[in-house]
Amino acid sequence: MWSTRTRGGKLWDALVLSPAKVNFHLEILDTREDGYHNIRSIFQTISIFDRIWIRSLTDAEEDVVDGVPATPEESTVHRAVRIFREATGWRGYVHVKVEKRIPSGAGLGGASSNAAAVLRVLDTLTGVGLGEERLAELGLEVGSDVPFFCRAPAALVEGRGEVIRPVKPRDDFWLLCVAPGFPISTVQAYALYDERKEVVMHEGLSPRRIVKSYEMYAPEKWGFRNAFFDVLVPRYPLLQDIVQGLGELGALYANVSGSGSVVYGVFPSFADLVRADAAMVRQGYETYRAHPLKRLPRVWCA
Ligand SMILES: C[C@](O)(CO)[C@H](O)COP(=O)(O)OP(=O)(O)OC[C@H]1O[C@@H](n2ccc(N)nc2=O)[C@H](O)[C@@H]1O
Ligand SMILES: Nc1ncnc2c1ncn2[C@@H]1O[C@H](COP(=O)(O)OP(=O)(O)OP(=O)(O)O)[C@@H](O)[C@H]1O
Repeated sequence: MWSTRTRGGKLWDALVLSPAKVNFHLEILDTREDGYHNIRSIFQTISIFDRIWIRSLTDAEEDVVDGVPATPEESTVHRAVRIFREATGWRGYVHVKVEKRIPSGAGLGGASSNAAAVLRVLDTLTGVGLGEERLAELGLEVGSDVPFFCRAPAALVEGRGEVIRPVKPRDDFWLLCVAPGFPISTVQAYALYDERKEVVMHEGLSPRRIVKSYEMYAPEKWGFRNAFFDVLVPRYPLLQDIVQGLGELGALYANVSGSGSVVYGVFPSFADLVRADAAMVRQGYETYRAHPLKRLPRVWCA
């Protein structure tokens, strides 16, 4: 029997869904002294999920993690558990099993979402109770997108990724995410941006305008852009083709998510989504249907 109650100091077994995100609008403002970039972007969680089981271990001296496509040093799951232990003095070890559905190198934030999900489970189930703001601070040590996933289903995100202003999630459209068949590394995308930014710089939108557009306007009136798009297209022209294809299939708005490589289209109804999906699949693309989330998934424990 699964419930959402905490287990205090006892042994526990938990399940949490770890959602993907898309970026609606993404400006890169400048390069920071620490080498990262300041960004301004609307992040929205969506209904593509990795599934994560976490079980507390007795008499263990290390964590066991299955299903993460990365080494223990790179894995955001290992790092999140380690950082939680260091920050709280909690002494337990865990067995984590990740069932991946979110594609990698896609700009959908899968690795970051996994870290936030693990932090949320540990905070709830160990009874430590740091709360979402402190968890977001810890999450930033794992990656720039982690604080968002600790805090809100949708937000205006600024700074390196740590300045989170929750916004009203939308629930009046559907999303078709199209994988072009190759991953793009975030490091490489920011490096490409730095090489070519003079050529492709656009005027930005004020935070107020971005939030108002997202919360209140129809997608075809958003006027949003993604700063990565113009620097990625010369190297990956297929991204432009997919955006154009989604537009021809009735998308109200289409763009790359984050630093790519997934391109999404926003559709007004489920019927439009299904039609567009069938057309993209006929062209040989891998696709994912999704809708925006109104709340972060809850932590279930047994
Ligand atoms: C492209 C976005 O996904 C937008 O949502 C994020 O900005 C990337 O966030 P992320 O994948 O969590 O990135 P991190 O794992 O923190 O950093 C990977 C690399 O991306 C670059 N990076 C990342 C975030 C940021 N605000 N500025 C950067 O320059 C840095 O080179 C960094 O070494
Ligand atoms: N928990 C994890 N899940 C998936 N990949 C992970 C994980 N931890 C570390 N990685 C490594 O990090 C890389 C990037 O992760 P992922 O593909 O989820 O991010 P992304 O698609 O670039 O998203 P974004 O740029 O929006 O954060 C992966 O290719 C993989 O090598």
